[in-house]
Amino acid sequence: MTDATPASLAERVRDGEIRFHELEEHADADIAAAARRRLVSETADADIDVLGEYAFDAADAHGSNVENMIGAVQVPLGVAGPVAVDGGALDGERYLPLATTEGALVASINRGCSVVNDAGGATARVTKSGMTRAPVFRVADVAEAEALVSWVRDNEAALREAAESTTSHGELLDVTPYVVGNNVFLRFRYDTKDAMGMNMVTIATREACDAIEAETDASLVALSGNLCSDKKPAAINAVEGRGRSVSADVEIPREVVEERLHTAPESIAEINTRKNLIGSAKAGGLGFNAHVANAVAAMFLATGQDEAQVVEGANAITTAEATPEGDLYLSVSIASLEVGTVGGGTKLPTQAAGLDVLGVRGGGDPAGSNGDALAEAIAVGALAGELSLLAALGSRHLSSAHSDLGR
Ligand SMILES: CC(C)(COP(=O)([O-])OP(=O)([O-])OC[C@H]1O[C@@H](n2cnc3c(N)ncnc32)[C@H](O)[C@@H]1OP(=O)([O-])[O-])[C@@H](O)C(=O)NCCC(=O)NCCSC(=O)C[C@@](C)(O)CC(=O)[O-]
Ligand SMILES: NC(=O)C1=CN([C@@H]2O[C@H](COP(=O)(O)OP(=O)(O)OC[C@H]3O[C@@H](n4cnc5c(N)ncnc54)[C@H](OP(=O)(O)O)[C@@H]3O)[C@@H](O)[C@H]2O)C=CC1
Repeated sequence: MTDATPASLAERVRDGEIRFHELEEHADADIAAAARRRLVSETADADIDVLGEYAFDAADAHGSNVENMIGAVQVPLGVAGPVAVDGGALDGERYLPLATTEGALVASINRGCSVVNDAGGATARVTKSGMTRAPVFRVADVAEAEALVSWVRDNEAALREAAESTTSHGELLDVTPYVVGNNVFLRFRYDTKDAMGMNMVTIATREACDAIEAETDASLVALSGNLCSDKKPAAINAVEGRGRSVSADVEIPREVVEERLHTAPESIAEINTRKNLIGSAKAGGLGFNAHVANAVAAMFLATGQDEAQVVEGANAITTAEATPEGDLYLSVSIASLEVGTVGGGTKLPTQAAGLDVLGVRGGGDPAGSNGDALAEAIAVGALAGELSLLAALGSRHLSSAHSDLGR
């Protein structure tokens, strides 16, 4: 682009000649990042050169994944498995990629996968799908609120046409109104196929809002009214779902539980009831599970998902029962798992490689099948993690595992 060097660019920023966040207009993205590293390093009075060791072209990330880039953070990547999955979209044996810094986590999920295999594999299904955006409108009073709700019910086809004019993949599934005095929230829900879909549905909903403002007396206050609900703990996602609702289960013979996990089905079932159900209820929690967030976060990082959405991904219920035959039935149901195999961070090379480990990179055939397969893989990882941790609590191995592997 130019013959600018990190040193010369940094100098021009110091002189007030160019702005810190506009360096890419004066040099290629890697040089710009190096110039920023110099400036940050001076202010911090620290050697941060290690942040410049990254495996992608800065130009691929700048503008669509990050601003003010100075480098990259590396997170160790492990794998658990391969684990056998009988899914609606994912079938066969897969290694699960897990990016984490928590020692013992991969070992635990790996143990869970190995025991799931001994039991013949896990079953997984996506049972509901739909990404939401819920704008908030101001109306005069509750009479006008009711009029808006009626208008929306009568004009869903027009809203669909407006919204879908912005995307070739997204489909508007429904619009659910919620009235609070002179506030009307409209929760738009879309099939976003293989995309996680937040950009897609935000753009599409904006178009629908324009149609509503043109045809009614309502005024748009905010395109996101928090009833969506994105990146915040919220019961609506736990109840209604958001992104994919996905479940996985396994039935494990008693002797496998005893030999491989050093505990008994009844013990795991009791711990699940007293800890995951009663303990979480008493705590006022939304997550009735032990550590589903661990598998979700590690697989989100490994596959280029939006890490802030681990909040919703932790809306999961684990159930465990000793069957009449004395075996263990275990399930995990994640209500709101927001995942994609196209868009967002999925295109960065190391994250795309994470998707390749699972065989779900890019658009699926049919569209949406790769997104479903990724959700099923994460649900099976969560199931394996729940199994291993509940067993470690049953055999009283949690603290020794973490002193051996985690410090
Ligand atoms: C650590 C284990 C697995 C040992 O478990 P073990 O049964 O003593 O280990 P083992 O040596 O007999 O090996 C059994 C299997 O574990 C796996 N395994 C064993 N070691 C490794 C290793 N180094 N690397 C990879 N895989 C390993 C491997 O699959 C192996 O089978 P194999 O392949 O040998 O046939 C077990 O004690 C365990 O899983 N503990 C639970 C740890 C755990 O789940 N931690 C999760 C994080 S805790 C947290 O973040 C949340 C929390 C706890 O606060 C939430 C809450 O409130 O509940
Ligand atoms: N805007 C916001 O409010 C928020 C944004 N985000 C960010 O949004 C990003 C994710 O948004 P998202 O819309 O998923 O990604 P992108 O904005 O990257 O868009 C993905 C696009 O890929 C196209 N596409 C190609 N093949 C497929 C396929 N098989 N299935 C579905 N779409 C396909 C679609 O284009 P087309 O629509 O033309 O068909 C789709 O809109 C992340 O970076 C996330 O961090 C997160 C939270 C909020």
